[in-house]
Amino acid sequence: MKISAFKASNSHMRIADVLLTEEEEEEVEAEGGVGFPVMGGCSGRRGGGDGGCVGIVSRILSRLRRAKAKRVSVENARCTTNLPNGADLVYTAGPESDRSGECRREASFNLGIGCYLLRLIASSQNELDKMTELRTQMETLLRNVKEELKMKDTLVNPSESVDIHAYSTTDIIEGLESNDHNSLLNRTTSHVSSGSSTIKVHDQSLMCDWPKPGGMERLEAELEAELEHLQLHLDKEKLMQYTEQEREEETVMDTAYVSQSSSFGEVIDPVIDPREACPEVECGVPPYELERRLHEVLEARQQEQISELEAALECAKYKLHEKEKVQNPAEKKNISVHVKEEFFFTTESLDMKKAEFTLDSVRDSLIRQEDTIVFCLIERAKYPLNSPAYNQSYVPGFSGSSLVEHIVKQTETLQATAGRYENPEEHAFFPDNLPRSLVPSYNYSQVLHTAANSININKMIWDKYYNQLLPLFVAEGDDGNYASTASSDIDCLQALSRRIHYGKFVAEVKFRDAPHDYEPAIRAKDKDALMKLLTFEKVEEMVRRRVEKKAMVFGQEVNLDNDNSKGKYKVDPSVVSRLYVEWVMPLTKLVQVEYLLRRLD
Ligand SMILES: O=C(O)C(=O)C[C@]1(C(=O)O)C=C[C@@H](O)C=C1
Repeated sequence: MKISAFKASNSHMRIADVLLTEEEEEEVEAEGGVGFPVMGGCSGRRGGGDGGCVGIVSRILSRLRRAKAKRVSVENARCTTNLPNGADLVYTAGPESDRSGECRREASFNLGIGCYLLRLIASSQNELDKMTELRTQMETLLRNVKEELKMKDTLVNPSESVDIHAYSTTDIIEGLESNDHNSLLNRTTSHVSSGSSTIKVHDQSLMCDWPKPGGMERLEAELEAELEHLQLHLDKEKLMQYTEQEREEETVMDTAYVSQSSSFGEVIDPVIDPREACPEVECGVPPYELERRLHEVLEARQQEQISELEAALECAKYKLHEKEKVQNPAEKKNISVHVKEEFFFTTESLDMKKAEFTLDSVRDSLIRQEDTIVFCLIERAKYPLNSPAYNQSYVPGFSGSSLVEHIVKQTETLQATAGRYENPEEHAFFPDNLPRSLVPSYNYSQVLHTAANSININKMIWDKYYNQLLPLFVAEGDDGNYASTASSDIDCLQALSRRIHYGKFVAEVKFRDAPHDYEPAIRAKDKDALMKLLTFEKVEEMVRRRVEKKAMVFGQEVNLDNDNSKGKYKVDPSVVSRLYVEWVMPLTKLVQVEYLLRRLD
């Protein structure tokens, strides 16, 4: 065994410099030197360590001296040396030079063993010093953390968080101060839970006996983890505090919003400085970011409110519409905007279709209705007058009604159940006691003023039709086709009624085009002024000429032989022209005046 094996590379203290005599030193040097690494233990700062280390070295070296003395006195004797491990080394006496060499080797061996032990002791002392130093650092660190936590907890929630953190950190420090390490570990692994402010160290490996191999490193690691948890909790509380702050600010903003704003597009620009909001806490989110997020929240909330109000408005509209239908079941006979027969205005598309609700489009509809009227007259002209159909005593079973009246009433009753009078264009001749529609209702547009429902001049139309118009275009006579005659009469009456009551839509268009022109006359209830405003004589003249021509074209006899049909018409065109000039257009204008008189109600 070579002593040189114990040589340290650097920072070592040579025991020979301290205790060996020159001679002994030379002996040791001759064997290659002796030394051991100094771990800081023997030369440590603590006095106790120095004394113990030096004492051990002295004891070892005294053994070396005793061995040397022995060597001198019994040079040739056989000597036995007890090694520290109890093993006996036996040296056999031989030549002097051999014995001297053996004794040197023995001394060197003992010196080596002593150095080895010294190094172990120094290492142990060094570990102890490290632990002590680490404990001091931990104490300082935890005290700082405790103070910081106390300060933050006071800011955040005095009733909950402070207790939790104070308990935890106090326990840790108390554990450190009392050197009760197991207690410390137990406490640090079972923190108090309270509400949402709960800290838990999940590593149960901390529940170990103290000390263990590598215990200091593990404890250090675990305490670091613990500190991280504490820091995390601190950050979380900061966040919670901030969120609460934000909520409070939002509440303030909402209050301001409700009290100040009646228009939903308005966005209030809050000037909030987060540093002012939480001056004691170092905010992790920059102020501009918080302000931006606050704006986003407010904007989203306002959008939601707008959507809700829009939905509520739609719902209210629908309910209003339904109520109107229930309140006026018998008067639900207003005209729909059947401007062109191809389309109807609906509630949903009214705004979109407004552009089509013009005087031209309404006049187009009137022109198209001329065709229906002319054809109806031609059909009715097939039959003679058939006066028994209009005699109220002709059928006793009809309770005083003529056959025509009876058929018209029965027809309207039947058609009412089919929803005919749900259409505002249709007006019944006997509207009283009509049954309700049995078909699913159609959502007709409500372009007319509600007062339009009260205008129905069918009685006048009936009288003029039977008493003035009919004798003008049908032949005298009786062919017995009373039912067919009555049916043709219904067609004529309904076509004329529709055309005349369409004056409501004509008036509405005219009013919308020039409300300032009509309003004074309406307020003055000046019928003559209104009639003057809505009359277009040139247009009337065109209408007259057109319906006359239509009567000629539609009512002519069509033969393969062109000449035969000349001058022969199924309905006299002049009668049709007269019908329009004397009744249809005047009654249409009458409806317009009646409607305009109610337009501002
Ligand atoms: O076209 C119009 O302006 C209408 O009012 C319709 C009508 C008609 O019944 O045909 C009525 C009055 C006008 O003087 C011209 C025509």
